[in-house]
Amino acid sequence: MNIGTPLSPSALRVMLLGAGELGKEVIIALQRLGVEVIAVDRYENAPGHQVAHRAHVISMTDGAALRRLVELEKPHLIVPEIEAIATDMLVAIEAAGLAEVIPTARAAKLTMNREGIRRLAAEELGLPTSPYQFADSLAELQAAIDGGIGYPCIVKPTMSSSGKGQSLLRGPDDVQKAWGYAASGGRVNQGRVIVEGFIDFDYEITLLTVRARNAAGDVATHFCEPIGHVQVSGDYVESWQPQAMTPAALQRAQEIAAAVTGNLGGRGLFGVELFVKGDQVWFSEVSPRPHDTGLVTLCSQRFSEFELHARAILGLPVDTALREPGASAVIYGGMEEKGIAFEGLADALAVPRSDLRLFGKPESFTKRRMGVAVANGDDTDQARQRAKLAAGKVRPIKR
Ligand SMILES: Nc1ncnc2c1ncn2[C@@H]1O[C@H](COP(=O)(O)OP(=O)(O)OP(=O)(O)O)[C@@H](O)[C@H]1O
Ligand SMILES: NCC(=O)N[C@@H]1O[C@H](COP(=O)([O-])[O-])[C@@H](O)[C@H]1O
Ligand SMILES: [Mg+2]
Repeated sequence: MNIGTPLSPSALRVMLLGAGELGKEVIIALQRLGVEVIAVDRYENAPGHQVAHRAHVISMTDGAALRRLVELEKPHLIVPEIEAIATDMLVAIEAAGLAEVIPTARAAKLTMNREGIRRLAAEELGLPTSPYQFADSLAELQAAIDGGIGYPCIVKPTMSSSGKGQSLLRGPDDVQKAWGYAASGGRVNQGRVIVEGFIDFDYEITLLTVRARNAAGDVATHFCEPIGHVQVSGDYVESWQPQAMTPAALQRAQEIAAAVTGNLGGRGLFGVELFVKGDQVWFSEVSPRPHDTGLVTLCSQRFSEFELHARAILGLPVDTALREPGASAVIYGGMEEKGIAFEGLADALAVPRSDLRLFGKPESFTKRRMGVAVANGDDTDQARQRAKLAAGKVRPIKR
């Protein structure tokens, strides 16, 4: 793939659909390689809008609006950054040869909906997952739980991410509330939920997996070191790399990741989410794009997950080597307010081997991720302590 000069007829144009904190870093990586970048999101002044060549605000679930924008901007590559996109239109755009969708339009479509990816992984590929059922009503949900899923279990909207609309159910008293929360919490309200049996794992990982062209021009699969993380209410609050694993568990994790990403195909970086207990590994879900827990790679790898995604989609070689142990800790907004400010940055950055990203989101919500602290250490314990310490020193305030 030739990279020309941005803003000239020779430009290689890439359109990001979604321009949050993850897209912002991908855009910066692409621009460093001389790519012309168009950032699209559902609201004005999204993080990625602020660093792209051009910015657009559209409803990305509106297929007609999406097609109009693609016809206007004529991107060579379309890079989905969130799940909630009119993915049937991406399939049509790819089929019409208007642009190449990363990693493939089919991957974006299957992973937009938990049902698509779960049925592919469990029923087609035969990979181990939690027991699960889908339900379209409170009565169906109750029947699925009584019919075998049991308690504890987890209910999630089929279309949601970052834990939105997700609940842990400990007994029959929790079912009605979980149904109501799922119906209101999905990013695209579809009224369908998945109920999953609870997996009592020892730890969970994200296995960043890259499909990139090798010297012979074929696509090969590369794995990063596993990333361990802690989730609260389905949203990540802390991650670290490398997560120690037994050789058998690591091998199983890589086999599962290779099977899923190999089926989804295309080029790019994927975040494969896995649960681990002893040597046993379960597939949970996969992002066909950089993963929030992978923010740690900004400090732990030679090339971050964002740089790896940029290289892979451009058809360039990748290097997934770990540089040194690292960790990340999330900074939440803590309030409902527009145009907030941050205090304590000097204290945060005085923590040894630490760094910060403040995403620049125009509006804060109590549980909206507004920034992240990363830090290195002699080991992941020290890195985690430093990242948490630095994140805790950053105080969002009303301006
Ligand atoms: N079946 C399960 N058993 C045990 N824990 C689970 C199960 N499903 C989800 N979890 C916990 O909830 C977290 C979030 O679940 P999941 O990844 O499905 O949600 P999500 O909304 O897609 O989140 P994200 O977009 O951040 O990946 C998991 O990382 C895990 O900690
Ligand atoms: N788990 C998926 C994830 O972390 N996605 C990241 O969050 C942004 C949306 O944030 P917002 O909800 O604060 O607008 C997305 O654009 C992406 O960068
Ligand atoms: Mg997840």
